[in-house]
Amino acid sequence: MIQDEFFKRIVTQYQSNLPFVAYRKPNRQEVNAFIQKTDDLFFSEDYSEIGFVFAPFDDNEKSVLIPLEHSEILTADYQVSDIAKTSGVFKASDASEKENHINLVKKGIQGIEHEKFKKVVLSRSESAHLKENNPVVIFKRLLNNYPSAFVYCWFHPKVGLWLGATPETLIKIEGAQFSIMALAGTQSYNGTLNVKWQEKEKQEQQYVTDFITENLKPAVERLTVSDTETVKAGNLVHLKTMITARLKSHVPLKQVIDALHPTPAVCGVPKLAAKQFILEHENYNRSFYTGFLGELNMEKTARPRSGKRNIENRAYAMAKKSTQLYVNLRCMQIKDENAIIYIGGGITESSNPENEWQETVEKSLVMKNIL
Ligand SMILES: C=C(O[C@@H]1C=C(C(=O)O)C=C[C@H]1O)C(=O)O
Repeated sequence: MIQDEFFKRIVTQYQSNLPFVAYRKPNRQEVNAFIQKTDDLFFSEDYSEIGFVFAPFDDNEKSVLIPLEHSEILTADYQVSDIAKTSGVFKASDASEKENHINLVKKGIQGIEHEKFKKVVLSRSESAHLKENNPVVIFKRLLNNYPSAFVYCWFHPKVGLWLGATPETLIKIEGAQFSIMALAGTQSYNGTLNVKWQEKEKQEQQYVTDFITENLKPAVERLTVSDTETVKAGNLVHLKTMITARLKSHVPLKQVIDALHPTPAVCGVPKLAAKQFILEHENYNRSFYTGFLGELNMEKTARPRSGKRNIENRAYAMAKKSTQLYVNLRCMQIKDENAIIYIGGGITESSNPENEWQETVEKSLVMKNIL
């Protein structure tokens, strides 16, 4: 399909008030979309379904599904286009927003001092008036500006409209082989990846890696952990470690997702105490921010390796299921004429509240810069 037709179909779907998701995977040229045929609201029961899943932060709430069987799939090659930036009008964050966030961070640090948890990720939201409410234009700006992110625009008339450009993979599974990213620690990008990390950042990222490896152990074999490296995400850099393994046979995907989500990259350690603190103290509903989204159990058409003409091998290769889920960060919800931007950061015992505030200001620019 050509690009113009792809976007025309998205616009028609949105104007008809019908559900869709349009997205582009990191470093790919191809844009994809699920166009749901009715406005039914479907949920995933146990992550065994096939489709596109959109899950909230709170794992006690339901995950929305755009099922493959009720959708048309669109694909096009995306060429970067010239889209003027001008729509968003942001007021400078007022003193009370800053004070509230600093007080929240202080409470988090006290929680750590009282040994309720070792790390907690605390967040806030900020709202901006949009001069022009056109999700497809905003989506294109995200595509143009963040080629290495998972970029998406998700809409359901009974749920809402969300857009984002996330640097973080939750889990990628192909057949039995899977990989997970442990991402945390933040600095602004100053033209080089050769940066020095403080102990605080190394520690908060190590918590994520340790949590993932510990929690996965019962479900996997041949687990390997990569070296930790610095990666760029928009105007920021983070610390990243990749964990790869093979899923033991008969382990359902739900068991893996329940063990991981929400990870300490977006919640904390221990998970339950940190989550309870977040739900009690953040004072707003994260909704789908720090949840996850992506393709669920899609069939991957893998070509059999050359030289292998054996039919059985070919059938096996064709049947490979692929799941690619991303953490919903650097995102916003569009409601009426406003964009609500969601931002947060990891708090440890050595956090400085003023710096944590500044980190959320810098993270908010990933969305603000394209509005
Ligand atoms: C919570 C966010 O980001 C997460 C927290 C990070 C940190 O604390 O340094 C870094 C990357 C993400 O895992 C966010 O962007 O809102």
